Amino acid sequence: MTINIGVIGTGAIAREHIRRCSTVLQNARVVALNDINRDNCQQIVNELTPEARIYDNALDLINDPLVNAVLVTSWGPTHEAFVLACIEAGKAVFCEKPLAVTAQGCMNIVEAEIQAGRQLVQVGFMRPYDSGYRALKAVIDSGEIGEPLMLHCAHRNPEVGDSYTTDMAITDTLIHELDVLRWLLNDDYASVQVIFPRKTRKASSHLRDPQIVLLETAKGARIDVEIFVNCEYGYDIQCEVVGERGVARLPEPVSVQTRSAAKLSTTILTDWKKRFIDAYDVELQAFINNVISGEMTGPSAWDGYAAAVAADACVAAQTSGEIVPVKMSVKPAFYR
Ligand SMILES: NC(=O)c1ccc[n+]([C@@H]2O[C@H](COP(=O)([O-])OP(=O)(O)OC[C@H]3O[C@@H](n4cnc5c(N)ncnc54)[C@H](O)[C@@H]3O)[C@@H](O)[C@H]2O)c1
Ligand SMILES: O[C@H]1[C@H](O)[C@@H](O)[C@H](O)[C@@H](O)[C@H]1O
Repeated sequence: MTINIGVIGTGAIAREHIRRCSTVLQNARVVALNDINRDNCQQIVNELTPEARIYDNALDLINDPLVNAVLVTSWGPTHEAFVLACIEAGKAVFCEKPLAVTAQGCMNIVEAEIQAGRQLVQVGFMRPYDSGYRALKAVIDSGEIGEPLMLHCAHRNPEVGDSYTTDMAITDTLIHELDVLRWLLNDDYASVQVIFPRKTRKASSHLRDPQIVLLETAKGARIDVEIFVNCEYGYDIQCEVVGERGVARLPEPVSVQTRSAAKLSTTILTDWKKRFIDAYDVELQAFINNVISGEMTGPSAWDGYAAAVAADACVAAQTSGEIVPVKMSVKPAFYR
């Protein structure tokens, strides 16, 4: 069986996902494209999917019976409306993070999905599909290091554009940790705080960079996450879990060690597309398989909501400087 996929928003990540649908993954083909900038679609047709049809209206794409499933890869603020339209049309939808830009927006999706009576949404949180994070979780779950007490994490980008704002450090960047750390610890967040170290001279005038986010979980674990999006040297994701009996670290990406010119060195990646390239393949293949089997697995609308509630609290904490409680609704039985 081949799933016919429609893609809304044909920018950087869409191009990656369309390439993987065409050349790496099984049982899927991209048949429909929509973007507010039609030229972006045309470029994809010229370079990757000659047979895909371009739609001027996203709702026409969603409602076309030819389209079995939808990828929403447009800008974050547009996600909620497109995902709701997919649920209304009864179509499975893979939505890039964030599911919606506010917790209320995510809750609207959760409620629509429950109303529809079946899970249709997978959120594009790829880290739970990463072999490194999976290996780290296996060590934690084995009990080898005892109960997790503290986590030290870092999310570093080499640089960001001028349109990147202080709150995006949370909603666009930390959101990955907010998802993956809940999954890793099987825990939820209780409170958050954000502190601002000395600012790098590389950041634009309106951006506070770096930032340190302090999270406390419901079970009492303490997490610090450094967000540093103009670190210059590379795309670097770190996660160390300190348990009662030992410490476990996220493995570094495979890189050949060289000895040359009186130096021992390994390369650090600089591009997010490469750091999680295998995880993106696995998450999207899982989505395609889920569409075929009719049963959604992986990051759900509820996971999108949980990350968004914590993100809202972090954004409030950026302004207030206070410790802000994370107040989640009770998880509906639908998502158990
Ligand atoms: N999972 C990840 O690691 C990861 C990585 C990169 C981006 N993302 C997410 O993917 C989404 C897209 O990011 P990107 O880097 O590809 O951005 P981008 O700017 O390269 O592409 C976004 C595209 O969406 C189009 N668009 C905007 N509004 C639209 C609308 N109303 N209807 C149709 N098309 C519309 C734009 O014209 C653009 O072509 C964001 O939500 C981002 O957070 C996720
Ligand atoms: O949209 C990107 C993407 O999600 C990357 O994984 C993250 O490292 C960046 O900070 C973010 O801007």
